[in-house]
Amino acid sequence: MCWRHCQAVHGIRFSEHSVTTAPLKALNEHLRKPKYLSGDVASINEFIDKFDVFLFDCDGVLWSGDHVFEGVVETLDLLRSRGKKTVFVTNNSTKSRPEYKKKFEGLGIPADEDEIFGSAYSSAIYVSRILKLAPPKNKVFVIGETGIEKELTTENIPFIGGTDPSFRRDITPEDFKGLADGSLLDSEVGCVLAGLDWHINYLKLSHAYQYLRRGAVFLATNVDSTFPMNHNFFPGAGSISIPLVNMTGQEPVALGKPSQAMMDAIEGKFHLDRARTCMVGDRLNTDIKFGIEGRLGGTLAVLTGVSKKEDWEAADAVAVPSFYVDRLSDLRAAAQ
Ligand SMILES: O=C(O)[C@H](O)[C@H](O)COP(=O)(O)O
Ligand SMILES: [Mg+2]
Repeated sequence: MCWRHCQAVHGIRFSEHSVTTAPLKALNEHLRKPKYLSGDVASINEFIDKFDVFLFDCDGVLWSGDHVFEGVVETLDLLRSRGKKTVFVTNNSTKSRPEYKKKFEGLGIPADEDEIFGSAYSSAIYVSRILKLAPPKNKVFVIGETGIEKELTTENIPFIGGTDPSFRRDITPEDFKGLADGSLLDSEVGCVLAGLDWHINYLKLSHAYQYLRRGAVFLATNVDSTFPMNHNFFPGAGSISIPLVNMTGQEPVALGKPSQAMMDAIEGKFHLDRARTCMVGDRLNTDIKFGIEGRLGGTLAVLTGVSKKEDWEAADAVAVPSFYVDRLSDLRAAAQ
């Protein structure tokens, strides 16, 4: 099965041949001076009119943990009332789409499950439709939470590890022995998929490492170094999987933003016109880079999360947004 089949049959397009070849620096060049929109009603209206689809990052844009930023719901209402399509594109793999739907509901943010596209989902469809693990090595060893497990189950992909409580303990001499001679390993594991894991420990890393040493494919839902939560920062998914990179010298294939495989899948699912699409995010090396490399019509940075203005003003900025606001709800000024 190839990605053309995925596009034709499932409306989902995956491609190794990511869209952009032009070096990001060249793509950034003409964007050195992002347009500041906060308080500028005319520019905000012009900005909104420029796009039909808004891809919204979640952590750091809509909320910080379970705290919804002021005015987010009204801003989404405003955009939807102007016929704009909203899609929620998160690298946070701890929840599946139905679990995210519940979170949105719980926080009073109207959203359809169909509008949610997370890195756990992106990873599961990559494993099932591109990687296509064949028996006897068709199992995934998961480092992560229920989000990954549920999306793998949706794609009928068997897995071990993850939230299995038998991994939530200290390693023992028997573990060292069983992992070293392989007697404790599951011979059907053909892939290690790592995401944000609140219960990471030495035992889990040791299992994952032994599978990678035996040739398992190394995937990551995302490699964000930090996780914005409660207006502070904590270890991100990338900081969970980095010990495996350190031990193997191998970088995982990351399937969340800025991966263009994810962009292609989103384009295929929502049939969006890239030139009329804007990526809204708080992080330069995931959200903004994702939008720029995806050759979207624009990118909007919000200053309520990870990246600061100084980050894109730096000469070696990884990505420069085309627009920015202090907070997402500044777009509401358009309604005045
Ligand atoms: O560590 C992580 O996984 C990320 O910090 C987090 O998930 C980012 O989520 P996003 O901002 O893409 O919604
Ligand atoms: Mg974010």
